[in-house]
Amino acid sequence: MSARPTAIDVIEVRKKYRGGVEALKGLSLQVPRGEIFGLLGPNGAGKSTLLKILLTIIKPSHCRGVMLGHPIGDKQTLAKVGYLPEHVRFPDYLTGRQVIRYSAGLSGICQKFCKKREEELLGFVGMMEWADKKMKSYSKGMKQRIGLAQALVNDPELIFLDEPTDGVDPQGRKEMRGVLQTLRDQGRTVFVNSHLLGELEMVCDSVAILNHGELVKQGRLAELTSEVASYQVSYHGHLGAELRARLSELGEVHVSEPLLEVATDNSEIIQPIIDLLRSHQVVIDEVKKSKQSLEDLFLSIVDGAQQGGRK
Ligand SMILES: Nc1ncnc2c1ncn2[C@@H]1O[C@H](COP(=O)(O)OP(=O)(O)OP(=O)(O)O)[C@@H](O)[C@H]1O
Repeated sequence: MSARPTAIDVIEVRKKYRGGVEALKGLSLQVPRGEIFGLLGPNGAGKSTLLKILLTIIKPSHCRGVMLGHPIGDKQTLAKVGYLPEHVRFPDYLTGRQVIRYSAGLSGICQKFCKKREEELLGFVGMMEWADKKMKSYSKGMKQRIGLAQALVNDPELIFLDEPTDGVDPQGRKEMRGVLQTLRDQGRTVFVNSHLLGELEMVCDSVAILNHGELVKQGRLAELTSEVASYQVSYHGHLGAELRARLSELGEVHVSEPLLEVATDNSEIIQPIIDLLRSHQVVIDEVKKSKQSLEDLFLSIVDGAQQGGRK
């Protein structure tokens, strides 16, 4: 990962709030350029705190590193950054077009250029037909699309999206994924903060998992989820009580006929299990490796940390 050019390279970021809560405890992470990056973590892990530090909304207690080649905290960098906050609400009486225009004004885009940009963005997020209708008539998905359009108004290199598909229906989520992929294809870096793991799994190139203000895992999504979580053995035949007892001595075996699941990533453990089944005239139909999903990975990390904390 270090060989890839980075959009964000955060080193040892710490944040202690006034009440004494240590929201980030010396976290370091890298976001590759030109990719879709997902930040995950349970409630209170420190995701929003990190986002707010990168967007210069709050000050860190300690932080080194760069964002788009400039020191973190440098306000000038924000000219190349877009942001769609979580639960963003634009005034109901504005039209989608007016929201984009308002945002363009805040970004200092001149009126002549603004008109062209407005049209481009409305087309890009598929809201051209609805552009002159008021926000109050929009579905949640449409509001998010306008939210995304206003985040792109300054033609950003790096876009932060906080829970972009929360509350959006499946069709809207699919459309949003398509838009994010196009942004990546245009060479932009997309930083998504979300708790919808299935969504992130479909769209992210790399992810980082935070827990209690610390980075617990970071890497290419394909590599993190390529680890084998279990082996699934389809069979036909009868597994009596004695055979089941012997199987459980050989590994963590769960039987739900006609499938037997062995919780291991070690193929050596499977061999004696198959031998034992065959010696009892059980016919093996198929042995399949099952990879862990992003959700499996997330839960194993977060549950593991909680159990560790309880010891
Ligand atoms: N302004 C604040 N003052 C004091 N403590 C805060 C403040 N903001 C956040 N915290 C605390 O810092 C910790 C991290 O919060 P943060 O909002 O960054 O987590 P998060 O991962 O974004 O959670 P969520 O998914 O629920 O939004 C939590 O314990 C939270 O209570």
